[in-house]
Amino acid sequence: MDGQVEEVNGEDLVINCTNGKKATVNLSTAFPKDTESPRGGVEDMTRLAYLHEPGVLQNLKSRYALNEIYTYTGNILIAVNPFQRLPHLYNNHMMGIYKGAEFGELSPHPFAITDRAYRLMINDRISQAILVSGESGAGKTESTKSLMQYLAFMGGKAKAEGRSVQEQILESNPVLEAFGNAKTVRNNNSSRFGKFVEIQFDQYGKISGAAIRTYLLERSRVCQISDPERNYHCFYMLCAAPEERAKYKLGEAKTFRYLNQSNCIELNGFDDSKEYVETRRAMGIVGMSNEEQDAIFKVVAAILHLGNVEFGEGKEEDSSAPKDEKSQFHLKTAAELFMCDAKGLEESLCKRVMATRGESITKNLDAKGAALSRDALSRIVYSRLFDWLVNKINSSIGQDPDSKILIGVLDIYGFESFKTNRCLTGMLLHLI
Ligand SMILES: Nc1ncnc2c1ncn2[C@@H]1O[C@H](COP(=O)(O)OP(=O)(O)OP(=O)(O)O)[C@@H](O)[C@H]1O
Repeated sequence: MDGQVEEVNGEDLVINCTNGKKATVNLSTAFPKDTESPRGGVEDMTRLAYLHEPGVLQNLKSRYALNEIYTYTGNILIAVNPFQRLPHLYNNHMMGIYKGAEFGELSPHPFAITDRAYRLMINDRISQAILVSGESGAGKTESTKSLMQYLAFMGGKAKAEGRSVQEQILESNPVLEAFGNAKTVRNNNSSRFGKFVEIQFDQYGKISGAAIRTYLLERSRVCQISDPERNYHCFYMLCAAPEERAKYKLGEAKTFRYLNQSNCIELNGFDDSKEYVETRRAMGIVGMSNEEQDAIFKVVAAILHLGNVEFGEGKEEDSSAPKDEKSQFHLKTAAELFMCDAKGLEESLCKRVMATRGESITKNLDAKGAALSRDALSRIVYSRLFDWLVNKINSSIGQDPDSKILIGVLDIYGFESFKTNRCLTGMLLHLI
């Protein structure tokens, strides 16, 4: 609440608010305002006479009203999510303007932060790191993309043969997003993993290699989602691709238990079948052959089938078996896609083998236990698939063993506050 003090009654202040209302507040909850600060706010908040929370928020709000989404506090860039595309801010012309400009000379921008990191790295020969942090949906991933875009612009080499390193780094985004992003309550494209990208440079300041490290993929999402969230995008993309549906014996997304626990199947403004084609294109750019791409989607389809296997009572006491014909079909199809023996897969889900010293004991699992094994298998397979994808991207981009300088960008996934913690990964992440 913004206003002017009209009267002081002991500890209470009577405020004439700018919205025309009058309010009485306690002295301890009132903060002084710099009446001389410009109406449109200041570009660098260290220039504010009072650097308290209401002052900071007021400044960001005034700038946001003028479509100025970036503000500095010294060396730190604060980004306020515009929730609309602002392409004029991120084009080649803008990158050219920021190239080599003195920090603080131009309007606050991720390009200015990156330019500074790049110059420090080149001039002082010291590696730099940029940390992107904020709550879920704040715009970390979008900011990280513009940082990368600028680094590719500054350090990109002319294309020799095949795809350049910078192209591969930029194209790794849609691949990782397809397999590691999902719609959450707060963000339609929320990264459910942490990412640290190391961009390596040669002595001439050109990109010579890169490595992507990912952390703590939210595995629980593979088997458990709640309204109005979605599972990882790749599942819906595959179900929306007509040819693949026939190839992998898939049906509509809503027929799979791992997807239909939530009523949200389609996303506004997100065409899953188009995204599938885009993802395959990006996978090609980051060095995955057609056979590898098919194998990856085979695993995705197998997980969907596995999720539809239900268990009932088996022939022996406390044992279990696929519940009906439908479950038998999904189990058989999952085994085909995993390229393993269907009976072996069934046994591994319906029985537990305990290794003791010198011998192993096989114990039957009841239907509930078998369902837990099924979900555990789906989670582990999916997270291994994700790790495989990251390794593949890394080996295809390649690291430069001779590089002495690099810029690291850490995009660690955002905080969410729920009444109950929904998964162990989320809780651990907040503890870090
Ligand atoms: N600079 C921007 N320009 C345009 N849109 C933006 C910008 N920043 C964020 N957005 C919008 O906000 C959405 C959420 O942003 P983003 O995915 O970057 O958030 P995040 O902080 O990475 O969230 P999470 O931690 O959940 O992954 C984007 O999908 C995009 O629609």
